Amino acid sequence: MDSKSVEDMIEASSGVHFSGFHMDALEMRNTEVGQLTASAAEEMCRQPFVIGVAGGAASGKTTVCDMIIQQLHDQRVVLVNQDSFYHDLTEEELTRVHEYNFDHPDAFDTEQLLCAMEKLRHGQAVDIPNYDFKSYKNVFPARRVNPSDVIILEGILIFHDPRIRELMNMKIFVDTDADVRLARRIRRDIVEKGRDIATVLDQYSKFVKPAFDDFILPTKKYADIIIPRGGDNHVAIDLIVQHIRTKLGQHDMCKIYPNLYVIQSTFQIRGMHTLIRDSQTTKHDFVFYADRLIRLVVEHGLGHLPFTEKQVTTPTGSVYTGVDFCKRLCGVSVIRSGESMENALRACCKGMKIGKILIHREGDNGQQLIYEKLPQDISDRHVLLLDPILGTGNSAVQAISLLISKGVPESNIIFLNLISAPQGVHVVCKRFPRIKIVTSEIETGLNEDFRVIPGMGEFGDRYFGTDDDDQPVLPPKNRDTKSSTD
Ligand SMILES: Nc1nc2c(ncn2[C@@H]2O[C@H](COP(=O)(O)OP(=O)(O)OP(=O)(O)O)[C@@H](O)[C@H]2O)c(=O)[nH]1
Ligand SMILES: O=P(O)(O)OC[C@H]1O[C@H](OP(=O)(O)OP(=O)(O)O)[C@H](O)[C@@H]1O
Ligand SMILES: O=c1cc[nH]c(=O)[nH]1
Repeated sequence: MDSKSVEDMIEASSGVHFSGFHMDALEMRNTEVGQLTASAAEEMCRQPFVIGVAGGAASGKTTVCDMIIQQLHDQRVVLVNQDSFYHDLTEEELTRVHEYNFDHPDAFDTEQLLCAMEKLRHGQAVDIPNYDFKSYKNVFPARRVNPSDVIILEGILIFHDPRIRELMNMKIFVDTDADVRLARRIRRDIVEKGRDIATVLDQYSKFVKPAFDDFILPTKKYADIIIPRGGDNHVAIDLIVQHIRTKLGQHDMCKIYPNLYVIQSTFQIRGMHTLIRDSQTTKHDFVFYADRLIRLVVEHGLGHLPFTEKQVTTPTGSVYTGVDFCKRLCGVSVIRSGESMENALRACCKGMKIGKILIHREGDNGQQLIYEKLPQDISDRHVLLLDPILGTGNSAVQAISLLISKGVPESNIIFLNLISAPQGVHVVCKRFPRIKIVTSEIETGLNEDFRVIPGMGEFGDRYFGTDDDDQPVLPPKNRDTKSSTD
């Protein structure tokens, strides 16, 4: 694909979700990549898809949300509950708690909810209050919520305020019969909250039912989808998830850059990413889980090599028509982090030649090639370029330019990495539209220091154990066994 068509595709996608993208494409043509501003980087990250799930108390909203989350397992989904934004009760309100109306719009701190949702929509992490239903106060530490692909906002009155409604890309109302809701509420409040039946019925007739009629039911008209029978309605949930997938897909980076391949996410892969991104993870675990992910990326990358058809005879005497692996390959690792990927490549392709490139970062504005040792006949080979991090794309551009100058056709290069920032993907794909990039996750962006966010910090330091230079070296007797082996 030529660079014009890449730009056309970006233009075509410059709707709500990639709002800053086309402007950045033009900006990048005229400026050093390294000078990309932090705000441009923030702009570049796509806006999440916001779903509102409203409905009466005990209508089954939680079940609907859980089912959506379960089915969207390969997307980053975050759930925000309106319940978290209940106002703390004053001392006076606490003395007469049974007279407090928890179902009235004024019971919620809507301004705070609005502020949190705005931040999440703009790719910023937020601290969501942790309301305690026992003390009627916000006593627990806040829950940190990171920006995600999909945000689900759930609560009885989330369609009440027009400003919150306007943030939503999809509004769902869970419509469950009043008697079913009352029955569930009685069971839940007695079993889970230890209330007696008289108190539950009293609260229901005094507050819950009137509030449903006065405030919740009137918001049903704002819904795009009304789900009868809540979580029991599997057909409705399937259709909703299908629609969300279509909407997300329209803004997927892989649609803009057809040579970008993000390996299919699973909870297992997400779990490994969670570990290697956690700053508290030990070096030992970091290496273990990074290696597992690298192996997956390498296997996936090998799948993009050309193949020839091959027939074999199986022990049953039958013919199996399969394929033969591509021959003339080599790896090239970008020192030093790229060297962490060599073992996985060697484990898959025995005896493979691996060249090396050392690129030195000069401030934040450019990279300088310091050292290279490549196979003599590299121009006849398919090259698997190894570097776990694609940030600004500066290092990748240097490395790929060198390979091309050695006669490697652009289309023979597969760049394997663990995480890619959208900025780096854009820079590399725009400059080299025929190379393939295989990665395991696309990041939110870059920070002011051009480090990948959320990222995993300095990969090389964490993988090779050079990130603890400042820590005093304790005499052996004071070290615990685990850290001394790390
Ligand atoms: N008694 C009591 N009720 C509360 C308090 N805080 C919230 N509620 C009730 O909680 C209800 C809102 O939560 P629900 O919509 O039932 O919660 P949910 O579990 O997320 O929703 P579903 O999945 O649809 O059942 C309201 O009817 C409130 O009356 C509280 O501190 N005390
Ligand atoms: O896309 P960029 O913005 O150029 O960033 C990516 C580069 O940064 C990392 O190396 P680093 O400079 O941290 O060196 P190291 O591998 O020696 O730790 C990484 O391995 C890439 O080579
Ligand atoms: O975030 C980053 C950027 C470059 N290199 C890293 O190791 N991490």
